[in-house]
Amino acid sequence: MTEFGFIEQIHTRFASLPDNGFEGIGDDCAVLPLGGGESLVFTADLLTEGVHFLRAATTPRELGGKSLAVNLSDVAAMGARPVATLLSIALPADAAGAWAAEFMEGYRELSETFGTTLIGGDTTRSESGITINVTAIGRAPSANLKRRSDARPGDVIFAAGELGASGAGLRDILAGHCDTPLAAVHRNPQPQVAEGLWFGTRQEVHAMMDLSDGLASDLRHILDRSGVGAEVEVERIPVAPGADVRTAACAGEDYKLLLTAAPEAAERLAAEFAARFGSPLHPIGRITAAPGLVWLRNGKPEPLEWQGFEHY
Ligand SMILES: Nc1ncnc2c1ncn2[C@@H]1O[C@H](COP(=O)(O)OP(=O)(O)OP(=O)(O)O)[C@@H](O)[C@H]1O
Ligand SMILES: Cc1ncc(C[n+]2csc(CCOP(=O)(O)O)c2C)c(N)n1
Ligand SMILES: [Mg+2]
Repeated sequence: MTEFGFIEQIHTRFASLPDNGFEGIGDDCAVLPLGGGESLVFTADLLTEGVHFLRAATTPRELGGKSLAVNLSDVAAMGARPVATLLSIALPADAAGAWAAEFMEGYRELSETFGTTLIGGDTTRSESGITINVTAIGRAPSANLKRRSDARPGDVIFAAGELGASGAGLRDILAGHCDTPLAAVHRNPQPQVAEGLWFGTRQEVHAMMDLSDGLASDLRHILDRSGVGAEVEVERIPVAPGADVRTAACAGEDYKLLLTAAPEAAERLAAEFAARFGSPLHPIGRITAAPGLVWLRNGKPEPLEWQGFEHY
């Protein structure tokens, strides 16, 4: 079974149960309208030793920051402001002392940076490696929420930053070079919280998500949920220095925002983004009515078998 096949099975299994007012499985966050035009959003992300990180290749402080960052990125992807988190952590006995204290310092530092508070969680001993689960809660005016399901044919597709640095950094780490600048990028993702909030206020932004598994699979989630297709110009994918285009499209963990916007407003959106954030918004293609993801090189379709990260 594939990761996404399993999620689909879970979704189907619970479809007949009452939703209790929640918009559930399928987006970066679940949504609970509060009334008064406000909503809460909820997301959970797990990091487990050997799959998400190597203990010898990260400081506990960095891992504390990354555990929080990947969750804040999912809140940002909804156009919401992260407000609080819960942290559940399973630690082997040899990581329960100084390692855990440093981990918490990294988690606290990033919480302070983004104005979130830690409101609970759980702590247990582990017999096999470190596992960390974070639940993040965000808040937004309901009208600002951006979903994966709102892309429309003709929309311009944007990436809100360069891609591939994290994947290139992981390559360094797996080769035993943990002290390169790219390896540091991999261990210290910066969630686009201010950017996500700003996109939330822009009516011309239709669909949004964060890039965790890689453009090649993440964009497909927008396409599937919106019932549309896309053409992506390979030459326009913003490749971070030190990475290559395939890494940029497939390796994942860049935690940059991916969004679609109305074509008539796209140029102005990009100009205002650049003026506000001091970095470009990269147009990489467009949404089509015909289903499927088509990679274009020199304007011609190219049959690339590119895939993002999948757990199974
Ligand atoms: N075990 C699970 N039970 C219920 N829902 C799940 C489970 N695993 C994933 N989901 C839901 O499935 C959807 C897709 O999950 P996915 O993990 O791909 O999203 P994501 O959190 O944006 O990505 P990433 O984990 O790479 O950050 C989300 O709405 C998520 O909440
Ligand atoms: C040791 C080691 N091996 C591989 C990877 C790569 N990796 C793990 S999970 C993931 C996608 C996002 O995670 P998720 O979908 O679980 O949120 C990626 C790209 C890594 N970081 N460390
Ligand atoms: Mg996400």
